[in-house]
Amino acid sequence: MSETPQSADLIVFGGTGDLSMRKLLPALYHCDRDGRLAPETRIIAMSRGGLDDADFRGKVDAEVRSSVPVDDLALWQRFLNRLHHVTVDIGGEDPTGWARLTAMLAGHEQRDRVFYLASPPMTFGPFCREANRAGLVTPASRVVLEKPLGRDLASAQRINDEVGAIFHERQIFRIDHYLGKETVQNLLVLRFANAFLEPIWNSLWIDHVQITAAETVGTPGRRGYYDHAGALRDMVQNHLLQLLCLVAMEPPSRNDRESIRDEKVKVLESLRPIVGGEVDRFTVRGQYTAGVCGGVEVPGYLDEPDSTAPTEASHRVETFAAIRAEVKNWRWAGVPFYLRTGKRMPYRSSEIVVQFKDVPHSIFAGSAPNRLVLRLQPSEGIRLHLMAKEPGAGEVALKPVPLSLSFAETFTSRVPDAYERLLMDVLTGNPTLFMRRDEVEAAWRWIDPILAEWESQSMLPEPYPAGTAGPAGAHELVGRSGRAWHEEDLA
Ligand SMILES: NC(=O)C1=CN([C@@H]2O[C@H](COP(=O)(O)OP(=O)(O)OC[C@H]3O[C@@H](n4cnc5c(N)ncnc54)[C@H](OP(=O)(O)O)[C@@H]3O)[C@@H](O)[C@H]2O)C=CC1
Ligand SMILES: O=C1O[C@H](COP(=O)(O)O)[C@@H](O)[C@H](O)[C@H]1O
Repeated sequence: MSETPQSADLIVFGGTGDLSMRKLLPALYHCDRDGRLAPETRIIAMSRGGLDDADFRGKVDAEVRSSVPVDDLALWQRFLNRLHHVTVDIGGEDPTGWARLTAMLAGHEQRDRVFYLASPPMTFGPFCREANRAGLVTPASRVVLEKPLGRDLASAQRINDEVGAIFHERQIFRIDHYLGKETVQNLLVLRFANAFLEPIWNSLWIDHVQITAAETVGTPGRRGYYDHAGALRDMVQNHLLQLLCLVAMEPPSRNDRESIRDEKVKVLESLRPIVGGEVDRFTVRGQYTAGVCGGVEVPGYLDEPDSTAPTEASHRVETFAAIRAEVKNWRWAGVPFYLRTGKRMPYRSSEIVVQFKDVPHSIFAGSAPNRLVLRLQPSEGIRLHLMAKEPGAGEVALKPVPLSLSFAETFTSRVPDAYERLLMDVLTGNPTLFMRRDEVEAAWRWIDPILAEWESQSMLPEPYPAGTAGPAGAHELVGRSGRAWHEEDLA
């Protein structure tokens, strides 16, 4: 493992898709602008799109340039010059794309070679087989697998087997970009580098935990992917469960990848299964209808512009999911973990709220329990809501006041995007923030019965107007125990 990447060929399969355009290419540009890509490094996009290098550079210039700071045109041009495009149809008959890629890579076997699979999961196995058949997989090459890995446990195991037949586990980087977010890593520091939290980080002191990933975006142009994914596979199985693991895990004995992964797996295995009739009690699914989001009128999920018309699957897919989860172990017995994610919510905000229990006996009127809020986005930070006395004479009046740490204000260095950090980790061969096979499979094992129950029901997801905080059922899920979602922390 080296710290500064050497020259590399980064082959992005699905290099023209939404993920590449919105996240990977902007992140790579930032890395390049900061001088973190070696001069010879090439970024080779693959898709069925029939583009040549000039077309692809033009597409990136048109679609990515406005989303990144281009203060020096020479640097932007240097970045564009690194880009190439190869047309390949996985499973297709035409071998010319593979032949072109083989020719491009010939003579560059000494470079780091990374295959980044930013494509639907069912293409992962066939891609690895075809790349291997073309003789492109070297012992030093790495493969990055985007989430969600599969559609359920069985398909995840199959994909892991197929990829594992070509690549050794140490060459496989299963990405979950939430693990590259600054606050997520800070959560580990907060928990395990500060003495005061650990004694109260348990069911004696904590009432419940809320984990929310709310987005204002909808799914225009993503029907092909989203109809077959839905919020549970797209966000809960990976991002939200990873956050839950980091909140709930036991202190690892060392800060190394295996110790942390071992503890995360134990949490996933302690999740109380939600099966059969319990699914309706502990989960809620919704789909957005037309509404107003960020002051703009937007269509419902079924009317989003797309190259394909809605199908039966479009009517059934959830764009919102909420779950009341429980970690069945000594530390967390009886503490609900509420998970929630949705598209077209009123705000773009991802947060973990740890709500403590109220004081055992209050001598003041108006006291409220403390809350620790870990904000992942839009701006990253940590807030602790404490009770304080309002200044003034007379009767003591209580007021909740936030003790806030904003990373942007406290630390002057730019906070890198999650993908920047993770791409650099792949290029330097550091797997710490990536998922192990058993982690991914343990997450599916818990998700599968929920999916199975939802899929067996004739009932459609509960509608919610775009721009609102999800369907009524989501509020009932929390409200049944006399609690409420902390919208005030998110807005
Ligand atoms: N979008 C996002 O914000 C995020 C997405 N992801 C994951 O990334 C993956 C891709 O998502 P997204 O970018 O949104 O999807 P898109 O549908 O926008 O892009 C898919 C890409 O894969 C290519 N592709 C698909 N099938 C084939 C094939 N048979 N042969 C060659 N190329 C193919 C497409 O190009 P073409 O159709 O021209 O061949 C396109 O470049 C998914 O697994 C998703 O879960 C993960 C995190 C965030
Ligand atoms: O993995 C995914 O994440 C994005 C949200 O990422 P964020 O960093 O902006 O919170 C989501 O839009 C997409 O549907 C999903 O595939």
